[in-house]
Amino acid sequence: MKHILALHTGGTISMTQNEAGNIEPSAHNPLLQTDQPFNDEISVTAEDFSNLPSPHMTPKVMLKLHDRILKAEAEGIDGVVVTHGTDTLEETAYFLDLTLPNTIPVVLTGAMRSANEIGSDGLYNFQSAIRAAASDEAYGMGVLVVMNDEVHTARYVTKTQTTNVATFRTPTFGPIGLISKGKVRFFQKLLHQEVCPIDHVVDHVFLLKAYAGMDGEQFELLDRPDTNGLVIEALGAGNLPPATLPAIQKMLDRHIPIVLVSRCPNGIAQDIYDYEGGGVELKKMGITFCQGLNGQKARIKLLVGLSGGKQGDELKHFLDNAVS
Ligand SMILES: NC(=O)C[C@H](N)C(=O)O
Repeated sequence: MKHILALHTGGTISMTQNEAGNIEPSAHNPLLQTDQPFNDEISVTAEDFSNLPSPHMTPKVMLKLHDRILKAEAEGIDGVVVTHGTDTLEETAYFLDLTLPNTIPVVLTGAMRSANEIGSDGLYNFQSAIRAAASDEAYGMGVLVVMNDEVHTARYVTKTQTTNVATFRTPTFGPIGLISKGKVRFFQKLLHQEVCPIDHVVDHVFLLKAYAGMDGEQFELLDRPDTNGLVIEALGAGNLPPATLPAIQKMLDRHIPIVLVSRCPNGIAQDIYDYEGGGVELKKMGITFCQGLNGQKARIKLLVGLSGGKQGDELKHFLDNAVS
């Protein structure tokens, strides 16, 4: 018998639709009122960890969740399922992936339709996530996201559609497993990733998106004494408009770590183009290219690395090492 701990954090999966047709947090979590049909194979203990719509989630709450999961592991739990709002689910999942020791399966799930809507996907996804967390194959796979019959890695999954139940996708690399009629099957292995233990989280780590005609104005606003780091979602393969460069150089001169990813949903950022503002110049300036992550994930990775005390070359290596 596998013992699974379910930690409910809130989100649409714990919400209901009101008479006006709007979705709101429910005073009584609908997931806690439902018995799970796992016979004697799996036992589930559930806790109302929080009742947060996921836009209210913060790195400080993510750290508390991390602490609770470590405690569960010490108590002998075989796997953990975290239910979460889908808007920031990928950020919490990746935070846990980077900071937990990867010894028991940890699976995040959510829903796109609340508990009393027709075709509600919450209970179904919850049950699939429990099955994945209880699967022997889930060991050593890092933190997983189970939604809509697919298993994704926390590292690369992202929300791609505002309301569709098939919203969670892994651009470029694809899902690593499928759930079909209650059976979990994995067909890819996880590549190695460094785990970074932390006991606090730093703040003032920012994220900016590049656009045609961008200049240095927003970079100047973020060039503050308390700024700890910046992620830029750059253009295409990893390029920026030339007018941004002087302000970026000033931040780099003050040793503010600057990390670059692409704003394209597919592919990786690289130093390919050799023109003003091209990737070759950006890399020479000292910007760190973070391969394979989207902007919000790279921000979590920078925040975790800084919170773990990494700096200089160690921080750079931690960040540019996403796909190896
Ligand atoms: N589907 C959802 O869970 C979206 C909701 N706004 C949340 O993230 O809390």
